[in-house]
Amino acid sequence: MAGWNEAAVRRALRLYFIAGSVNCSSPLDVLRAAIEGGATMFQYREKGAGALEGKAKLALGMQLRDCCREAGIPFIVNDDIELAIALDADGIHVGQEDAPAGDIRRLVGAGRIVGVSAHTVEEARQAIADGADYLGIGPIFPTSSKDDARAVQGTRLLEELRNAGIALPLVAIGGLTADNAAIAIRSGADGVSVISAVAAAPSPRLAVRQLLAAVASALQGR
Ligand SMILES: C=C1C=NC(C(F)(F)F)=NC1=N
Repeated sequence: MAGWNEAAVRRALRLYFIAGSVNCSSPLDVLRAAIEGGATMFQYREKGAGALEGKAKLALGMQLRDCCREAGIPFIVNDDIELAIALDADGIHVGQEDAPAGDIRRLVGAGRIVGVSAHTVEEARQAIADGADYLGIGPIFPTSSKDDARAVQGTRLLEELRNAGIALPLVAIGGLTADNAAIAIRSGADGVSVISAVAAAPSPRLAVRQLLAAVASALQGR
């Protein structure tokens, strides 16, 4: 994928599905259904009890990457920089406990997407200075997908960042559903990232469609 400009990243963040083998028995089937529903970006996050490692992690990553490539949506790897490079991923997402975004940028080069989780204005400013292409802001609402999530912060940080004039693409994360997505968009998020709202849905395709409709209508109203 050629270099990702800011507008392309902003657009891709509308419905950012995140999953790994811990979140669903068949990540590939759920990813296919999410893409049918209109998912605009995917993050392979292989973390938590029972997460795959080594060759199995790489093999699943290759399948998920090929699925994203066929659909033309960005394929992002969470945390694991070696895996991101081995898979020729479109980008990588790192948290505050991972390597600084500046080091990541030097490793992956200018043409790939670097996403960073930020929980405060200081963390956001540092990530931007380090060359982040987007920030993951949350948890906005209580989340069931991450056992070591930070304190629920509502839309406070989203509003603070936008009021401070930060224009970088921002994606909301944490407990987002079709019913509350508009709140995050109205507060300045360019999209929502979800794990269980899609991975645990009876119909992931329908869940994505409903989420995307909520995001799209809230974006129009902004
Ligand atoms: C912990 C995380 C926080 N935010 C995001 C994203 F939505 F991609 F920004 N991904 C993560 N894995």
